[in-house]
Amino acid sequence: MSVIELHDAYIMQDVNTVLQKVSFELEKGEFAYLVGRTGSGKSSLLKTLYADLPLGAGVGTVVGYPLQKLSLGKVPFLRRKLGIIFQDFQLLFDRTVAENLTFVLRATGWSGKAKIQQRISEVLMRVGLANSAAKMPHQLSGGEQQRVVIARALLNEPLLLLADEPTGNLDPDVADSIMRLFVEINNSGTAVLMATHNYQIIKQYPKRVLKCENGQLLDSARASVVLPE
Ligand SMILES: Nc1ncnc2c1ncn2[C@@H]1O[C@H](COP(=O)(O)OP(=O)(O)OP(=O)(O)O)[C@@H](O)[C@H]1O
Repeated sequence: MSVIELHDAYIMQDVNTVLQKVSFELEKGEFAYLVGRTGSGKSSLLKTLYADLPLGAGVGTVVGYPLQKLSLGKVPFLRRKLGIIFQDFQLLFDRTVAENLTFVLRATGWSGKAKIQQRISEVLMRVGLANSAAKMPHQLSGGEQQRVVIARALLNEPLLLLADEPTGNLDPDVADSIMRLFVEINNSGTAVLMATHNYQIIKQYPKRVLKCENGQLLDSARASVVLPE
């Protein structure tokens, strides 16, 4: 089963085509990096996949939802099946870690205090922050905050994680531990598509690479993709 299926898709910013004729599939449980120079279209592609940008042309399905005929009302249902880790989806700094997570659970239909607390303990344990529920985000390091963002993305057991530069702004050691967390999550069956400029990480954890270049998407599963040193 594929969690992403694009066929001759056009990725648009307003009337401008950013990527044309994009065709690829990501299977359940697969991991792929998304690379390319600044402005090459990585974020635009990810935004199209979580229905923040409309599909220009072609066909696309994400976790079973057809993008080309997705009504606005269906968007929250698509997003509930996704974990989104984006630099502009930040934590709420005036609430504790647990309150940040509760906020998302309630917004996605959860009720019952005990159930909510249980789920929060589970995801925090998963990202190695079992003792941080009562902390405020500013009491955590950058790497720990990123772990909370990942915990938040895992709340609804997504089939697919979409991550935009999750190791940006982090020290190499911290970036490495975040990457190991992604690998662990991926090994337990969640597909991951991760946009990154961090070629060190790609070298260390080699996986399929999709590259935005000259308005097209190259795929290491079909042809060799050259990465800068
Ligand atoms: N909100 C927007 N409105 C109009 N054009 C945009 C918008 N965001 C991005 N673009 C344009 O779309 C193209 C692709 O940008 P995009 O952000 O997808 O690239 P990127 O590969 O993610 O870059 P970066 O690595 O810097 O994040 C660029 O030409 C950019 O100028």
